[in-house]
Amino acid sequence: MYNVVLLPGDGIGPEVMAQAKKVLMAVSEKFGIAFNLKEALVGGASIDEMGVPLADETLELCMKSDAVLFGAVGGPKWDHLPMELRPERAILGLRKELDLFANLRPAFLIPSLAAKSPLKGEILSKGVDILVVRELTGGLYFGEPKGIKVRDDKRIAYDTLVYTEDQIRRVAEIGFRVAQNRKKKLCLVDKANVLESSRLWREVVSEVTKEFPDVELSYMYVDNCAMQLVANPGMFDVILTENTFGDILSDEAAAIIGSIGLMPSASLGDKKPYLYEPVHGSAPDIAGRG
Ligand SMILES: NC(=O)C1=CN([C@@H]2O[C@H](COP(=O)(O)OP(=O)(O)OC[C@H]3O[C@@H](n4cnc5c(N)ncnc54)[C@H](O)[C@@H]3O)[C@@H](O)[C@H]2O)C=CC1
Ligand SMILES: CC(C)CC(=O)C(=O)O
Ligand SMILES: [Mg+2]
Repeated sequence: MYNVVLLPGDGIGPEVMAQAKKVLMAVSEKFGIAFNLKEALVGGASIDEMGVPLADETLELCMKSDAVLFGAVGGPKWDHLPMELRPERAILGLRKELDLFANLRPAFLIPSLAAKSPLKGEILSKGVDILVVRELTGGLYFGEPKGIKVRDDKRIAYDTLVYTEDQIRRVAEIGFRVAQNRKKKLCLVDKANVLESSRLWREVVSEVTKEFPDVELSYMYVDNCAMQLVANPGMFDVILTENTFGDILSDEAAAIIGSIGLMPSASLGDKKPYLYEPVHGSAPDIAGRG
């Protein structure tokens, strides 16, 4: 018996969760795996009921579970709230508290859905089978200090992009390990021509690569990667990258395969529970339409 916590959240979160639940039940029946499902509020739904995006008891329930299935959080109703109280803090908090540092986002073009891709057939002819391995608990989304303050009567805003070598090494090892089970090609995507943090990524990844001699390592700047993804998506196998770049590039990869609704993700750490979530958000523009 596996304990699974379902966190539907906001917008289309509950709608995609209802379908995911049917899939879980089908898996349960077909493979004889028993799931004990518990549902809890998260994000805006939790703010409305309990005043916070991620209640302590919800986090505790997740920590005691075998896996967490997450829908999506956020929406215009809560956009006016200060950063620490916004619905998005729930997913950031879960990733941090559960130490889910590696987010695996597969973009696979299902041949029968190729017409849904905005790209021409000739660009898709080599197929699209990309795995974005996104670092998930470091970088700009978590770095301190961050804030907005007034200096000389003018507002200034700042975020901090910080990575330790250990943070880079642990996600890089996962990237290489998954590449070993695929086409054995790993591309580190960064901005090492400008950012110090990217220079450290290159240094650490070029150390880690020595433990995985069967995987071919290449480097690409993120601006070029954004272009190559639409010009030649078939060139990529595993893309390893930091948090913000991975967030952006995986939405782009989702468009290539026809819909962001087709792209799942697994958020992994050193120990369970892991968390499984779509790549998309709460899609307020289409919520309530099934
Ligand atoms: N993990 C999470 O909970 C995330 C939450 N968000 C939040 O979601 C809210 C909306 O953000 P957006 O930037 O609009 O991103 P979004 O990912 O919710 O939507 C972007 C576009 O993709 C479409 N889309 C999303 N899911 C779809 C699906 N399953 N099938 C077909 N089309 C789909 C939407 O209709 C929209 O046009 C914001 O409050 C944002 O902060 C955004 C990203 C991740
Ligand atoms: C809502 C954000 C915290 C993150 C995001 O866009 C994502 O993880 O894809
Ligand atoms: Mg995103």
